Amino acid sequence: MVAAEKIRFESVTKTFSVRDPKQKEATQAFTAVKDLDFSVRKGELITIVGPSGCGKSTLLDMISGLSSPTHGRILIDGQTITGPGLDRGIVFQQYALFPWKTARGNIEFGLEAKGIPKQERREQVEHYLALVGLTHFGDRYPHELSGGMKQRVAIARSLAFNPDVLLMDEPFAALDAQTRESLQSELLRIWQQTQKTIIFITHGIDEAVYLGERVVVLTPGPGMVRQIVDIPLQSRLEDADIRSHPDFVKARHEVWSLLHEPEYRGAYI
Ligand SMILES: Nc1ncnc2c1ncn2[C@@H]1O[C@H](COP(=O)(O)OP(=O)(O)OP(=O)(O)O)[C@@H](O)[C@H]1O
Repeated sequence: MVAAEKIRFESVTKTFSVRDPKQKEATQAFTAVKDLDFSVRKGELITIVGPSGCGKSTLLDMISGLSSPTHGRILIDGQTITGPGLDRGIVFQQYALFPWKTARGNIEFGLEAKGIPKQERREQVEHYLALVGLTHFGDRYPHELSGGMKQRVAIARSLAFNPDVLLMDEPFAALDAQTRESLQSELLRIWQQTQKTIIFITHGIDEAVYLGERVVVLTPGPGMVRQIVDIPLQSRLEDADIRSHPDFVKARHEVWSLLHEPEYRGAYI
């Protein structure tokens, strides 16, 4: 059975008004992303890669509802997005935790805002702390946690809102390679448990292939869909060295080759 469509991009274009370097006080239109047309299935984990400046964050801003397309539209469950909503959670590269709240307090914050009663809130906080493996660190403040732990709190906090869609903007980019790999597998485990629809933006080809059921490869700016690559890997979590598996190597090479085509020359990937 084919899963239902969750998110649809219909001819999505975003232009910004920028200063015209040739004419003082004049502006010109700058196209950040152009004619994006693709869908994300319900419960899918899809990754988006592309060179620096190709419009990945712009795209995420539009899905989150913080900005809107100049042309086209984005639909969730068939409804056009018109602004932010609790159905979408965001995890950024920087942890964005409240420094004056403990890990527990950070996770609880969203639940409080939703008006969930105290006892239920406590239970949910413990559930999400356990989900990200931080049961014993709930009383620590952000400055007492490692980078990886802070990011796990940020993920738990987003999940505590129970959004349908989790938007992740290079969430592991600031972490060392080993922590990044362990959080990647943790994210897969969480995704399998929660069945969320996840859009994950990354610069990393390995990360895109390891996490994504499909990888959307964008062109250098203006960002357009160059290709959507299927990643038919079955045993990401069971095989500790999946990155050495011939299927992984093949998929990685396919994405790498697209990002090294002549039109990407000079782009920072
Ligand atoms: N508010 C804005 N006004 C003008 N131009 C903008 C604005 N926001 C983004 N841009 C431009 O749009 C393009 C896409 O930016 P965006 O941040 O989406 O790229 P990105 O792919 O996320 O980059 P990176 O991988 O480096 O984070 C860039 O050229 C950027 O300068």
